Amino acid sequence: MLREGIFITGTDTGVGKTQVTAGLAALLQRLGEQGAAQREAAQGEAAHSEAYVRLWKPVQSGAALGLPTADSYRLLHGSGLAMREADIASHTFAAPVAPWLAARAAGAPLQFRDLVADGKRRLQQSGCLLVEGAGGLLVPLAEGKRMADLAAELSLPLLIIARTGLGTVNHTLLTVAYARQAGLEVLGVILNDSQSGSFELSRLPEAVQMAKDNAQMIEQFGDVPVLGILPWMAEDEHADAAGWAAWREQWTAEIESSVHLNVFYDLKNRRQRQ
Ligand SMILES: Nc1ncnc2c1ncn2[C@@H]1O[C@H](COP(=O)(O)OP(=O)(O)OP(=O)(O)O)[C@@H](O)[C@H]1O
Ligand SMILES: C[C@H](N)[C@H](N)CCCCCC(=O)O
Ligand SMILES: [Mg+2]
Repeated sequence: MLREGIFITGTDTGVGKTQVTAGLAALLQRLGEQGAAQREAAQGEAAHSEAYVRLWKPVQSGAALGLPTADSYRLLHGSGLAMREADIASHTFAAPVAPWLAARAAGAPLQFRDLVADGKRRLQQSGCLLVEGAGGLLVPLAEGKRMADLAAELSLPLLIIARTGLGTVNHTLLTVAYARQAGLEVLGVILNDSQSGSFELSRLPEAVQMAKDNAQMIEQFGDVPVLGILPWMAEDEHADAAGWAAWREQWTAEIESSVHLNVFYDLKNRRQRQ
């Protein structure tokens, strides 16, 4: 049984929360469908489609719905989920700055209670809600509230997306330390190469070794699991539906082969693993 929800944060903005979340959503949905099809075949029943995963981007800034560069657009097309883009993002602001500032610039300051109510309503629906924050854990969100406060209020465990290269150990351990001090559960870290610029550079021996060394230090000095290391695999913002489907095929195969997915399942339930 997939967890009820997971809050995806990062060590910074631009580390790959959207790209990794979209790929995870696509993969977890597919695994859910495959599991259901196998169970229904065994029981001689026709397979029925179900939303095993849903996406929520509470606030996106530096974006507009429908723009291929918007997180909501990339989450929708990168995941292939049967959702509407407008249902993925609750608040969209043009200014490419922290949500608190972008919302004020738009004359529409964010109301924390409304964000919490929105999240609780979404968590009532079936499936695992993957919530993408904006930037890192301490990004200003609403008056006196930061992204971490929303995760805490919704009692969601964290998945941390971090860079693979030099500097990521400190950034990741700072994020883990703050999360735990704030009483948040950290499920693990995914190191994601959002910087190499090409698959070849991403797979150079020195880059691969650096990522592995950083993963080892994060695990050893942070007492936190690194669930996987993902290489450079660029999206194409001009892709059509077929292009997105092809990218999704490659990216979910990479995630399935590189990332431990056990933390996404709530084994306490011991219910049928979807
Ligand atoms: N593994 C990767 N391979 C290639 N490009 C990547 C990878 N991960 C991220 N990118 C690219 O890096 C840029 C930043 O990634 P992304 O938008 O997912 O970051 P983010 O953490 O969601 O940022 P924000 O804080 O704005 O939400 C995007 O252009 C994205 O396509
Ligand atoms: C505009 C960007 N893409 C994100 N949506 C917002 C990032 C806010 C970062 C704030 C900060 O940590 O300085
Ligand atoms: Mg994003």
